[in-house]
Amino acid sequence: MVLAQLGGSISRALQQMSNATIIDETVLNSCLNEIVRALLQADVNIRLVSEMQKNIKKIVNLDDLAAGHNKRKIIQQAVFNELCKMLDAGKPSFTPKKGKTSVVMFVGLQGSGKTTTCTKYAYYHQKKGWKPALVCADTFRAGAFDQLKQNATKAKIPFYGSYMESDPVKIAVEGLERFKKENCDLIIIDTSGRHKQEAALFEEMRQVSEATKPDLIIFVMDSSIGQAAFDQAQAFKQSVAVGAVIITKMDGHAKGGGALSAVAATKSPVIFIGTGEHMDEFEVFDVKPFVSRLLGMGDWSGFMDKIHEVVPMDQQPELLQKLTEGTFTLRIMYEQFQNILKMGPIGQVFSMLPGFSAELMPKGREKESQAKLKRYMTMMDSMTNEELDSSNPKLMNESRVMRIARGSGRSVREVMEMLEEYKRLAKMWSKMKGLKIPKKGEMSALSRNMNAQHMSKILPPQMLKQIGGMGGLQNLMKQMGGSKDMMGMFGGSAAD
Ligand SMILES: Nc1nc2c(ncn2[C@@H]2O[C@H](COP(=O)(O)OP(=O)(O)OP(=O)(O)O)[C@@H](O)[C@H]2O)c(=O)[nH]1
Repeated sequence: MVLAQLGGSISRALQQMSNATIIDETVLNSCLNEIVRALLQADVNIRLVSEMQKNIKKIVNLDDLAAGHNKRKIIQQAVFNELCKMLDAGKPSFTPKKGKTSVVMFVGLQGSGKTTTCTKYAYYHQKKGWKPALVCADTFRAGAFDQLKQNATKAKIPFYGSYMESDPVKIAVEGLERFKKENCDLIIIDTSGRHKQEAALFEEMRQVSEATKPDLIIFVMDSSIGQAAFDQAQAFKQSVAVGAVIITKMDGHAKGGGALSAVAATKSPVIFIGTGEHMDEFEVFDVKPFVSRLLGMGDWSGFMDKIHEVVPMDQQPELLQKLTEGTFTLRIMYEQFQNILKMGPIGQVFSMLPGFSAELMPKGREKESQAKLKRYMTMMDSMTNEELDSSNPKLMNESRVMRIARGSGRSVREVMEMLEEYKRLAKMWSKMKGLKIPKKGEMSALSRNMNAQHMSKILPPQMLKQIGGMGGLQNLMKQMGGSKDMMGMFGGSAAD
């Protein structure tokens, strides 16, 4: 996504400014102009950008900069705070409660991804133990019901709709009554879209909303909408009580900044973003970790949460213990690959590490990396238990390598390559020996235990170079380590 480049451009502007020997008004202005240009290029609303520029100038004190304080950090923090402010609606949206019936209505223009998002939203909650249900009140687009039905069937979510009935209000009310009787706790109503904002669309939305009295109305917006986003979002908000926003297609080439400006227009928070066409390409949106990732500052809690999310609870202590003991077997590597593949796009996971904006892991390369992991796993499928559980590299003699190559339909060279990768990872983990990996909710422990030495050993050399070598890494770690937790750093005093 183009939004990722925004972080890169801002970081470059900050770097240029920090390189200047004397920071005066001219240097500061030129840095801010660069940042403004980057934000406008990402399609962030013009009014918001100029407001942000004014605010940063008010906050950043030239005397502080001249006194030799960490200039980069002061301005970075001001930019961070302002971006967060822009994306923060000030109050959380209504949050449905499991076990208690909630009605959520989806609105948006045609093609925004509304129908797909309704199912993603239902599926997300279903995985967490909810009983969701989908109602198709889109009678405007032929095929809308079929699409919802298909998606819902795939995800095993109950649905309601009609090929014959043309009154969306009637369908919405019928669906609602039925699923209330069936004790569904999250009833999701998909409404019609139109190609553009039209009086008929808004009238229909109002009627469905009046008849079903939803607890929450979610406005779905395509991230490629650009500068028009602000006005579009405002028009929807004026017609119905929009309470939250979901931005779709954040995986594409869209600039994204425009859609993010919708928060200011609707005064409602973005709660999820869509990152692909598949059901699980859907992420909870949190302002601070998002901005942090955008600016390449990393998101430790997100990273660790991902680990806690994908590694089954009962396997976590055992796996983490094995990893930190330094006994890294091929079986552990296999399990790790499985976890990485479950984590979703590798770039997404990497972007949660400090210093890695999504820009560093281009989309094309992610697919390549995933295919490689799958290839390695096929080869490991042809290994015996003894081979998988051994940490003795000498065990893998020529005849064993040839047998594995034959069994997996791969070349000897490829098996050797996989074993090399294993050795590299085993070496890396042996250096991590003794690292205390925190339990869920103990992120600060990781910051304390993980030092730059540890980090530098697990990073691919090329990436370490991109962060600015050991020095750059130490700076990043210092920023993290000196604070109560990762996010505390941004809330604290700028001059510390
Ligand atoms: N890449 C990508 N594609 C998406 C995402 N969300 C939806 N889409 C695609 O966008 C297209 C339009 O999505 P729909 O769900 O049909 O759109 P809609 O807003 O419901 O359209 P109407 O029902 O006509 O109002 C489909 O091809 C979806 O697969 C996303 O997050 N990423």
